[in-house]
Amino acid sequence: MANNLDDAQAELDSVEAELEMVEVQISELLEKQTKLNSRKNKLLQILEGACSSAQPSGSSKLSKPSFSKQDLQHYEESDFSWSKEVQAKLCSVFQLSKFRPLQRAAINLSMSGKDLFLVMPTGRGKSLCYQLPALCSNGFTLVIAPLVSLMEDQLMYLKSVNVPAVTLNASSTKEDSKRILAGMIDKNSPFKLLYVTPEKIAKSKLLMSKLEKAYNMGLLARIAVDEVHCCSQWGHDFRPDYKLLGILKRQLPKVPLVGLTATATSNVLKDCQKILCVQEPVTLTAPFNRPNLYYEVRFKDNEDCTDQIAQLIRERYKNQSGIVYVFSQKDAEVVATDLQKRNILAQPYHANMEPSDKSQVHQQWASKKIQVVVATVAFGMGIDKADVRFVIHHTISKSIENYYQESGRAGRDDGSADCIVFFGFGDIFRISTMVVMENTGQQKLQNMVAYCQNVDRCRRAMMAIHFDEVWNDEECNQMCDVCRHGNDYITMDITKYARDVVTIVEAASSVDEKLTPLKVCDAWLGKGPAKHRKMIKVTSLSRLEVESIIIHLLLHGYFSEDFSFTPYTTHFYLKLGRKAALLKNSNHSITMKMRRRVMSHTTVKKVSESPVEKSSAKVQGKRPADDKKSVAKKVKTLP
Ligand SMILES: Nc1ncnc2c1ncn2[C@H]1C[C@H](O)[C@@H](COP(=O)(O)OP(=O)(O)OP(=O)(O)O)O1
Repeated sequence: MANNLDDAQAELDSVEAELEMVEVQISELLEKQTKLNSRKNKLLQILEGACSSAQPSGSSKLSKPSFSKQDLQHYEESDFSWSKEVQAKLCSVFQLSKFRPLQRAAINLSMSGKDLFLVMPTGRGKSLCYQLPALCSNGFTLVIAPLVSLMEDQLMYLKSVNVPAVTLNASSTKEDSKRILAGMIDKNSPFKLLYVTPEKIAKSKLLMSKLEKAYNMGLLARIAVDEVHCCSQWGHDFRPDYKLLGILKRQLPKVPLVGLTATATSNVLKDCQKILCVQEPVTLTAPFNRPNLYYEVRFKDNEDCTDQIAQLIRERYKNQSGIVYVFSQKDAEVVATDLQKRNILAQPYHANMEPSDKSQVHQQWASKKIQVVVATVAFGMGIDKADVRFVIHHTISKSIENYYQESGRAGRDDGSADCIVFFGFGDIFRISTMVVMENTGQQKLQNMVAYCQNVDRCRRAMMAIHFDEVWNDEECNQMCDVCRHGNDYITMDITKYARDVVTIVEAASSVDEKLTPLKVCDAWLGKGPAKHRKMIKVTSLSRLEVESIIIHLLLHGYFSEDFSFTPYTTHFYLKLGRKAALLKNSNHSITMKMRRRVMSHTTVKKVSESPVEKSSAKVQGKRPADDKKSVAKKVKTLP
């Protein structure tokens, strides 16, 4: 009887464990189903309203676009009543011979009084889409821009082409403010563009009342909201004052509004539409692809990659301008000094510098007195240097949106340029703790990490999926490392390794100890405190292999983040993720694709080989069995 009960209890435990696994799998599949359905709807929507060069949509009706391919063609024409003037001013004022894709349609839509969201890659010429209509309309155009420095750059440029433009911001003098406020309701319109910060709209009642007066007099031609994604908390640069801009459409309902951004997913745009109280905007999305940019990811094989960066700058980019993006102000100083020591003309740039120092660095770089700016994200909006030949990320960006925008500062002149990101294990967790309070910070960072960890998908395809675009890998034209070095990866069975490393975290947690990812690595590699070595199997994998496997397990839910907050800092520890329990099932297996360069002395079991691997294994005389042997031989078990 006792035996029967024991058996029943054992079976119950096992059934319960299996049920738990089934639940994890169901929730995974449901999550996947939601993602696939959303992608399917997006693809159907694109196919319905598709046209080759652009994807216009009436963003309020997702399933049936109210703005069709024919509508777009109509707005691409040049027989509107304003077309001659627009064309003449394009040449005479802006000194440009022809429009870039979607500029003409955007201008015609705006001149027709439509509300418009314009999503166009960084550096493709969004500003022209409101500056040219401003010149061809009565009255003035109100431009909301997030940074004073950005407005000043625009004003400097507009002054150089003799377009009267002014700005009202916190540092405007009383006299200037008075003159500008009077100018707004002057029928002779002394200026065609008025740049203000969103704070000014939120805080200055006087400005709002003058805007209403100008509106009633028919002198407010249109409103342009630059970097419109800043409205949305889901966007990558949320600014609280942008959230209050709905007042403009509420008080001035008939003024056409144009919202401009380089990067916004359809959800972010929907959010912006709601916040700005825009009823039925037309959304024009220029293809996100920048064919002249080469995208590459390199592994940091130790935490410092400055030597590699210096070598690239001295050799491949000799005498060419570029940007090196870093994580922090301190990194900007340190990396700039390190590059200087290697005879490279580099200067740091970050938010904590005096404005005059910042503008000096910018000027020196623009005039080629220095070759490289080593910058934090503070060096960004408003940077309009055409011949940037490289953008190197010393540390990964915190999201794909950020990466796209930062790397997009390369090659604005349409000449070829490189965008290289150095992918380091420790950096992931530094950034993770930085974005811990951001709404979707972890998810966005994971997307960026997945972009870097990816070895088999065209990098442009990954960006396209992220930005809800349809992409044909062949269009990459070998302008990313994956397409250029195709199939440079091996599919590995890492189940055994996953079990080993999960056991380390489990064992630590059973004695109430939390481990940082670095400590997990060290413990697994047999480094660090002796007590760790006692409770685990030390691996003979290389550090890069160990790091790649831990990242893979984190991205796929076998590990998850465990943050711990102190008054001064946030710590990142690894804990078991929702899928860790699956590893208890002997039938469960995990495979992972790894770059051959990471697998320098492969010890992990291969599941399949890419064509490149097959041929190179032959050349090197390697046999698959060698790997199995080495696995068996190299995994040590400590007493
Ligand atoms: N039709 C055109 N032909 C040639 N050059 C153009 C054209 N339109 C704009 N440009 C140039 C002017 C600028 O030097 C450069 C970038 O324009 P700009 O309006 O600053 O880009 P943007 O606003 O899309 O970039 P960002 O997202 O960085 O703000 O392109």
